[in-house]
Amino acid sequence: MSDRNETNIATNLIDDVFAQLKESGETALIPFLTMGDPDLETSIALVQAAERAGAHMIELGVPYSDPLADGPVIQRASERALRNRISLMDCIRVASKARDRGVKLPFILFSYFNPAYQLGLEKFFGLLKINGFSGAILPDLPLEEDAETRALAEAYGIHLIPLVAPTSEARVERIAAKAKGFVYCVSSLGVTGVRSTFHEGIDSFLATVRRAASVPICVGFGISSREHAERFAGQCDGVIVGSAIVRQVEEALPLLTSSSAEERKRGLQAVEDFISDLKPRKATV
Ligand SMILES: O=P(O)(O)OC[C@@H](O)[C@@H](O)c1c[nH]c2ccccc12
Repeated sequence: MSDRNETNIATNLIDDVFAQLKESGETALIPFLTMGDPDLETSIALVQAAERAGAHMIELGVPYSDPLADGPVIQRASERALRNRISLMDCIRVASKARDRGVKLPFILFSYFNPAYQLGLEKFFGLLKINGFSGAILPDLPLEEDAETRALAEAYGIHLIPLVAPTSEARVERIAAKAKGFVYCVSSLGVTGVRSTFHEGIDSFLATVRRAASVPICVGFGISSREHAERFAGQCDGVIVGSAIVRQVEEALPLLTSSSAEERKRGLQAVEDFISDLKPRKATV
């Protein structure tokens, strides 16, 4: 693959956006969407809607048959997408198609490890680079594959974003110290899904990650409202919202799949308005 970024002098859009947000004192809003739910064309339109809503980056989720870390909302979205036979390549191409439509957001590919491993990790990161991605999240990346995978990602200018959870205190320093892009702090134990409360030790956990990391830290899992986003804004550099947005897509499906262009537009607007209402008003510290 000729796109290996040997010199690595090119900046990474994720770093650029966090630098801008530090200047403006804003917290990053990072939506997650399941690609191909309900179809690829709608996914591209939803990426455009997320940018209009004020998202700062976006996680493009690859639907997977065995989404062990996902709650029912994202599981259903994956099932809908897989019924359309959405492939990893289809998801990767959403980024380049969205770029062709003028979307400027940094793209982060979210995939379980197996699809990337089956494709071949070097080919995977090379394709991410060619298609305009800045980062990748592989939540179940086996530790023994971690070093090689991280080296490959960086060779193609892709930040492989690590996850840390409140249970991984001992590993937090080691993971955070070598992190690129940002550290994904999981707010609660268990699977993805809207929550009303977060892990009781979340505040001290975030303080630990903040001390150990030399890159921004972002919080995900369970965030579903502006109040949630603002609760974390003072302790982190960004919030990730998945299930709450994917649920809005699910509720808008009758409109998003309508034969009427006007109804499809209303469906996209409903999701855009929901994302816009998530934006925290408070600044980061
Ligand atoms: O859905 P939530 O609770 O808002 O959490 C974000 C999450 O959707 C997204 O980052 C994600 C989707 N699937 C995952 C699996 C593991 C870790 C993270 C994820």
